[in-house]
Amino acid sequence: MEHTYDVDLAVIGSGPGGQKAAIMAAKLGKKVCVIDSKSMVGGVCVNTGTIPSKTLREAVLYLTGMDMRELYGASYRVKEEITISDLLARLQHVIGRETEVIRAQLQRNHIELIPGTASFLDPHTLSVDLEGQPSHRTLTAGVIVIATGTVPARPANVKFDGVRVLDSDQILAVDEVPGSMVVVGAGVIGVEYASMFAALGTRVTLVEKRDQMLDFCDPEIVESLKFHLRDHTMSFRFGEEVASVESSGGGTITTLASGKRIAAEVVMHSAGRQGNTTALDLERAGLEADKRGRLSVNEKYQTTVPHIYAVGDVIGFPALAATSMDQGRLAASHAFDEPVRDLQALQPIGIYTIPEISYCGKTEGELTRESVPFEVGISRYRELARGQIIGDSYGMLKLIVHADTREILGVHIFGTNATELVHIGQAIMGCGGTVDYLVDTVLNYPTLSEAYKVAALDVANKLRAVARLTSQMAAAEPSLR
Ligand SMILES: Cc1cc2nc3c(=O)[nH]c(=O)nc-3n(C[C@H](O)[C@H](O)[C@H](O)COP(=O)(O)OP(=O)(O)OC[C@H]3O[C@@H](n4cnc5c(N)ncnc54)[C@H](O)[C@@H]3O)c2cc1C
Ligand SMILES: NC(=O)c1ccc[n+]([C@@H]2O[C@H](COP(=O)([O-])OP(=O)(O)OC[C@H]3O[C@@H](n4cnc5c(N)ncnc54)[C@H](O)[C@@H]3O)[C@@H](O)[C@H]2O)c1
Repeated sequence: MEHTYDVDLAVIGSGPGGQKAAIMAAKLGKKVCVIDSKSMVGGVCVNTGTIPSKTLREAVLYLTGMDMRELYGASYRVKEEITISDLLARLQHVIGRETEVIRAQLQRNHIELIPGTASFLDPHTLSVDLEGQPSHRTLTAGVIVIATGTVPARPANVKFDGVRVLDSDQILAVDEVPGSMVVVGAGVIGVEYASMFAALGTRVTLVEKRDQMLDFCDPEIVESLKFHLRDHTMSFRFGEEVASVESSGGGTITTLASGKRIAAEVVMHSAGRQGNTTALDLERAGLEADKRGRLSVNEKYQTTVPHIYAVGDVIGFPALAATSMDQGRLAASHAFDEPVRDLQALQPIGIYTIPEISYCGKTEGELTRESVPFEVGISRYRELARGQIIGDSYGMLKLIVHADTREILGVHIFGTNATELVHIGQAIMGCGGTVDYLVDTVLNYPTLSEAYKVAALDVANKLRAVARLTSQMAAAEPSLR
């Protein structure tokens, strides 16, 4: 017997994963609703995470005049005293516009946006705690997508007060640009915010329990970033765990397990996030989250209850906005029998530090461990005409190429536009392209894309040198033939 549900698909959470699941289902002619709190339309992505942090970064770059200092001198500033309201003005504008775009997209696809918090009553029934009303709404759905994202981890030894000791969702609520700051956790969030505050002139101490930061990136590029951050008076405390964080009206004290104590005006705690599943009453749906609040799914994004899918940060790695969107689209397609292809395995990583980092493919370390023979080509922005024009003398692009097949295996970029430029390498790699494609291709001049050509020629020169010497040696020593 066919069941009749109030909606074909109910999506819990309006972040990137939830939005795309909802729109895909609506495009397939399904009746869809999305549930989220009014103040969180667009999710963590638009309201507290990706978009605010990236907008803050642009505001910092513009107002500090940092990008222009190589051209106009070290004292160049657009504004002498940068206040939090200078920074927040741009933020509110972008968040407001982004939220409007999302609301309009949902509306024109006839998706109902229900303001409130959802929890399960049974595997097909949700209760929505309606915002601003004392009532609940109960609704049934044939398919449910959980896209509830994450919340910052808040360990008990850190006394969060929302004023001086903040998590990364609260950091934009500081009332002034702090003179000094401790950032706990050198994950992507910690390093991005640390670099922005350092650029604003805050004396930042970055504390990380591992011996290194961003250890998944190319070590040479991480070294370049550290050099820049030190130049902005940032100090690093690697291999140090935080034992406690306390605050008073006057400031904060961060005590490390090694016994060191660091005083600062503000502490931002960014040591991981956990799945936002506590309000869902998962057990009523027959589901269970792991100890970090995350749900496990199969390759079609189905939980252990097949008509309940989970996408986005709530399922863990890689926890990125772009991946979450595609997971949502794929989950809805699977649920409503729309044939789709799996995602390409090759995905870029973009880290919006100042300066920014981006890469795609393998690192030298990984390839060495896999015993893959490779050659490396490097291009430095300071040798590109565009690098001179924009005043970026530190940027670099590294191309890693298979020494025998000449396929491009990795591209690693540091400097202006790295997060955009990486897609050129990604596209060539995705099509199985070799370094010769770049050697034989004419690129616009003067551009930063030219870095690809320069690095490709560098690789080609090195490979030619090896080939020549090998054949000379073979000619001189017949036994090598
Ligand atoms: C500071 C920061 C910077 C980031 N920068 C980047 C970046 O530069 N690039 C990038 O790709 N990614 C970045 N990310 C990660 C990116 O924001 C996430 O990958 C993305 O937002 C995850 O999307 P999602 O679909 O899981 O939902 P989220 O955006 O996490 O949103 C989840 C939504 O679910 C809602 N919700 C939760 N529980 C319920 C409930 N019971 N009922 C109703 N609604 C509920 C919440 O209110 C929220 O709106 C960043 C994250 C942070 C924190
Ligand atoms: N540009 C981007 O793509 C971007 C930007 C920001 C966030 N994100 C996403 O958000 C996710 C969460 O980021 P995150 O930085 O919060 O998490 P994370 O888990 O990657 O980093 C947390 C860091 O804190 C350290 N740490 C934990 N406890 C500590 C302690 N007591 N003392 C000192 N250090 C400690 C950990 O070793 C780790 O390096 C990332 O995985 C990423 O996918 C992406």
